[in-house]
Order: sequence, then structure tokens, then C-alpha cells
Amino acid sequence: MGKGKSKVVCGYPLSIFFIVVNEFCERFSYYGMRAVLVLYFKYFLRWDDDLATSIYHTFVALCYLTPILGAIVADSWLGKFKTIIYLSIVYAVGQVAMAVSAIHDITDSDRDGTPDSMTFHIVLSMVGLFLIALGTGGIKPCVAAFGGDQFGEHQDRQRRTFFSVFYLCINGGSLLSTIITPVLRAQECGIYSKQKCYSLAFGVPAALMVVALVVFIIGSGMYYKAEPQGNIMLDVCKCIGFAIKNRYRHRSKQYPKRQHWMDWAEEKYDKLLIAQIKMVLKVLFLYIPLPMFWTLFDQKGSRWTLQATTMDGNFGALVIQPDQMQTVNPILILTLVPIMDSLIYPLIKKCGLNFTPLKRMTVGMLLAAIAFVCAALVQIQIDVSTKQLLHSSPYILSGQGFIYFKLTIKGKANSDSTTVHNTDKATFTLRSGSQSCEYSTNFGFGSSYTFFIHSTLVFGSNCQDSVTAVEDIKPNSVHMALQIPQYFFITAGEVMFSVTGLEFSYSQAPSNMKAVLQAGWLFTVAIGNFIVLIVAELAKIPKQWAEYVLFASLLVAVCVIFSIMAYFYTYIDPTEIEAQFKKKINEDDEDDKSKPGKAEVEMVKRDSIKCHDEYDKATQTKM
Ligand SMILES: N[C@@H](Cc1ccccc1)C(=O)N[C@@H](Cc1ccccc1)C(=O)O
Repeated sequence: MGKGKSKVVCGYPLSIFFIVVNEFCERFSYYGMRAVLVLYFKYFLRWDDDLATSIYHTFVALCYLTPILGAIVADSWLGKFKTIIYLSIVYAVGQVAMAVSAIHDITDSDRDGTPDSMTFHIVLSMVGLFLIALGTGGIKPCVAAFGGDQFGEHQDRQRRTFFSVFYLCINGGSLLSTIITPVLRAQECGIYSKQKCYSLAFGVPAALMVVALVVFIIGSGMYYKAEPQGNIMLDVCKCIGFAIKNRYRHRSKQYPKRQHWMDWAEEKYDKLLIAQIKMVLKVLFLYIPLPMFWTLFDQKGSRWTLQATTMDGNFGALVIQPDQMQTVNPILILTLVPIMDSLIYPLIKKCGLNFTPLKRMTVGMLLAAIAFVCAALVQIQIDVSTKQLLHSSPYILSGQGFIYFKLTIKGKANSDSTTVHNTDKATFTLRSGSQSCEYSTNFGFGSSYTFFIHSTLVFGSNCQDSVTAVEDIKPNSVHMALQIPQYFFITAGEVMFSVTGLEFSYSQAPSNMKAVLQAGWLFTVAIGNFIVLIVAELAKIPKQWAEYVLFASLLVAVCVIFSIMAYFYTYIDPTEIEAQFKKKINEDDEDDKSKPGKAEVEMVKRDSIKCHDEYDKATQTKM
């Protein structure tokens, strides 16, 4: 049975339906907006590449820092339900602000198609982004934990399935939106003049966020809503501070040692709180090596996309843009999660292997390292077939009797006047006054040509013989399909690492700190992104393949450390520990009433021993 007032369907509380639909819409909103954000900065706000990239990464980092704020508010003050509602409103307002900021007509008083007051658009979009970061980050740890809360104590299997379905919804939403919003952006719209429709590309995610909120509110009557238990974070900080101070005060050898340094808080703090803090600290300690996984994972959007720009994206009927390769990730997630859950994990279990969450996460890290080895091999392949500069323009300038122009065949979505996109064949019209002729030829993806137009050119229907095309840069010859193995391994790693870690963070957290541990998990993502920025700045490795190998080796090293830490980790059942503590505390209260006058110091010792026994009993399983 679930915990709320919800009906149960096939063993699952109906309330989780509203939570997963909410997540689907919210992730559509977030990833959809993110997909066109850099282009909005560059082409609407007219920022240069560097400013656009920095603001983009700052925004993403902020989205993974704000979960801490949301978790504190939820666990100590408003509870998860109200926090999700209030922050979703903030989030939707932010998305609407973004959509409004992208309406060029608002400040286009001279009706020339460009905004007259860029300050208005910049300020509104920055306010919008800040609200979105607050909203998306703030609700992120609450929604996952709130979903987990809907399950009863003996519904571990159902809760695990919920986290998998939750992950599928994230990827379903993000896949759809990363396909749809770029298409919306490419439309033209406007009142006075037609421009690229960023307002629609932001408006649809805004609408989806409103839908997410409405769906969540509709489920309201069915949810189990755990009450917040006071300012728990403040209590935790004070308790840790007291333990450290007290330990320092009793550093002399005359004082007997205690089992755990947190036990030095026993004189002043509730033993249940101390036990809960021990649980959280154990998990947080285990999180230390995790950012390295995200450091590799998040390079899909940067290094791997750049790698794709040097590859051939022609898939016959379909020409894939370098940035579109990223959709391979959610597509693979949608395939791999069900395969893992219904085939691979049960098969491993049948073989008698205990594939615990921490073992899965270790394997996930190794798979990510393999993905980077694959990326390095692809890079070597690209380098071998490196484009050579066959001719250079100054040489051409010294030629006689020619006029020339250069043409670059790009795989990117931006354009300049002599850039042709993703085409095998292009036709040019050469004009002189009223006379013209056509020249057409085949081009390779990523190539660059200089065209010599003979001064003897005679205009007619065909000027094929009067133009000579010289290949400056060879076309990309390594096919983008070669990136699929690296995407496969990183996504398989993500399924093992991220889906498992999400559930692990929930199951190992004490009842009053579920959202806080979810936020801790997301904080590892923020640190991972930060490492990408630092490494990109500091390690200027000339060979890209070597950088990939460096990242793979670093992750393997971190993985070894993590597996040692995981080996010594003992799984706990927080609900059981908390129940036993509460029972003991009640018993002791009864005892105290019947035996007045016992020395306080003796009580502390006795309680401490009992509590350790309870804690030890509930922490038996290793890695
Ligand atoms: N696989 C990603 C979603 C994605 C979609 C399109 C391009 C890239 C990624 C995913 O499932 N994300 C989850 C979990 C996550 C992963 C990385 C960092 C933070 C969270 C999400 O909640 O967005």
C-alpha cells in the first residue's frame, strides 16, 4: 500500500501518475528553453560567442546550486508539496518573462525589425533566467523525493521502478522539446516585421510549465504530504558544531574515546538527530568522488558537439546537425532503461550476483571512461584524415585573369553569405548586368573551396567550363555515426550511475532530510560542471584525443577510490533506525520516571551504548 489517500493501481499509488506527468512537462520546459538559449543570446541579444557561452554555463551551474535552497525550504519550513507549488509559479513567471523578452516588436518603434532598446530585452531575460534557475533547481530535489515519499515502507521494488519511470519521463520530455523548440525558433513571426520566432520557442516551454503546475495541483488530494520538521538544517549545523567543539574541549587522553566523533554531541543533542546526521554524513562522504562522472558526462554538449562539427553528418535522407547528435542520449535512455530494468538486472540477479546500487554506480563510471576512450579513437581517426590546406588565398591573388570567391560548407546552424549548409550539390548564378549563367557542383560536408572565374567568361545558359573549383579544405570524411558507440557507453553509464544514484540518495536519507540529500546529489553535478570549466581553462592539451584519454584515466582513478569507499559503506534502513531510536527513547523516558536520581553521566554512557547497538543492527549490508 502507498502512504497517501491515493487509489492503488497495479500496486502503485495513482498519485505518482501526476508526479511523473509533472516531471515530463517540467523537463520539456527546461530542456526546450535551454536548447535555443545560446542562439537567442547570439542572434537576438547580439552577444559575442564568449559572452553567450559564459552566461549559458553560469545559468546551468545556478540551476544545480539552487536545489540546496529548495531542499532547505522544503525539509525545514514549507514541506515538499508547497515548495513545489510556490517555486513552480516562480519558474512559470520566469519562462513567461523569457518569452516576452524575445518579442522584438515591443521596443521596435522604428519598425526596422530590430529592438531599439536592447537594455529592456537583456534585463527582462536575465530576470527570467534567474527565476527559472530558482524554480527549476528549487523544485528538482523536492519532486524526486516527493515521488519517493508516496511509497510505503515495504514498497522498495515499486519505488525503484518509479525512479526508472521518472527518468524515462525526464528523457521523453527533453527529447521532444529539443526537437520541437529549434523548429519553432526557425519560424518567422512578428507584428511589424517578421523575425526568427524566439518568443514562440520560449512561449511553448512556458505553457508546458503552466501545464506541469496544473497537473501537479490536480493530484493534490491524493498525495502523501510529509510534514516539515522545523529548521532541520540549522539544527544539523549546530549539532555538528557542538560535536567538534566538545571533542576539542575533551582532547586530553584522560577522556575515553567515543565510537564516532559525532557522539561528542550527545551531551546536548537528541540521539536520534545524531544518528540521522551520521547517516547523511556517510552518504555525503561517498559523494566526494562523484563530480568526476559529471565532468565527463556534461562534455556531450561541448567537446563532443565540437567533435561532431568536424564529421560528416550526411545520413542519406537525413542530414544531422552537430548539435542534434545530443538527442541520441535521450533516445538511448528511453531504450536502455527498460532493457536494464526488465532484462539485464533480473538476469544478473538470476546468476546469483548481488548487483548492489554502489556496484552499479561503479560500473556506470567505468562505462563513462570507456565512452571517452571511444571518443579518443574517433578523434584519432579524424586527425588521420585531417583536412589539409591545399591552397591559400594569397596564392590566388597573384593569379592572373581570374576573379575568385571562397565558399565554406558548414554543418552549423549559423550563416554568412558564402556558407552553404549540408548540401551535396549547390548551384550559383553569376550575373553581370542583365546577363547571367549558372554553375553547379557537388560539395562535401565541412569542405572549403575557392572558385576561379575565368576572365574570358561568356554568359550563356551554362558557365560550367568558365569556373574552376579548387578544394582548399577537404570534406569531413569521418562519419558522425562513429560517435554512436561513445554515446552508447556514456548513456549506459548514465543509466547505471544516475538512475541508481537518484534512488540511492533517497533510500539512504533519514526521513527529514530526503530533499537535502537529493540536493547534495545535484550539487555533485554543479561541481562536475565547474571542473569542466577549470580543466578547459587550465589544461591546454594540444591533442584533443589526449585530453579525452586524460579524462578517461582520471575517471578510472576516481572510480577505484570510489569502489574502495563503497566497499566500506554499509547500507542502512533509515526508517528502521529511526523507529528503533524512537522506541528506545520512549522506553528510557519510562525508565527515568521509575528510577529518579540516577547520575546523568551514567545515563549518557548507557544510552550511547544502546544507540550504537541499534545503529549497528540496522547497518549490516556492505557494498
Ligand atoms: N539524459 C539527461 C537528459 C538530456 C536530454 C538531452 C540532452 C542531454 C541530456 C537526463 O536524464 N537528465 C536528468 C538527470 C540529470 C543528468 C545530468 C545532470 C543533472 C541531472 C535530468 O534531471 O535532467
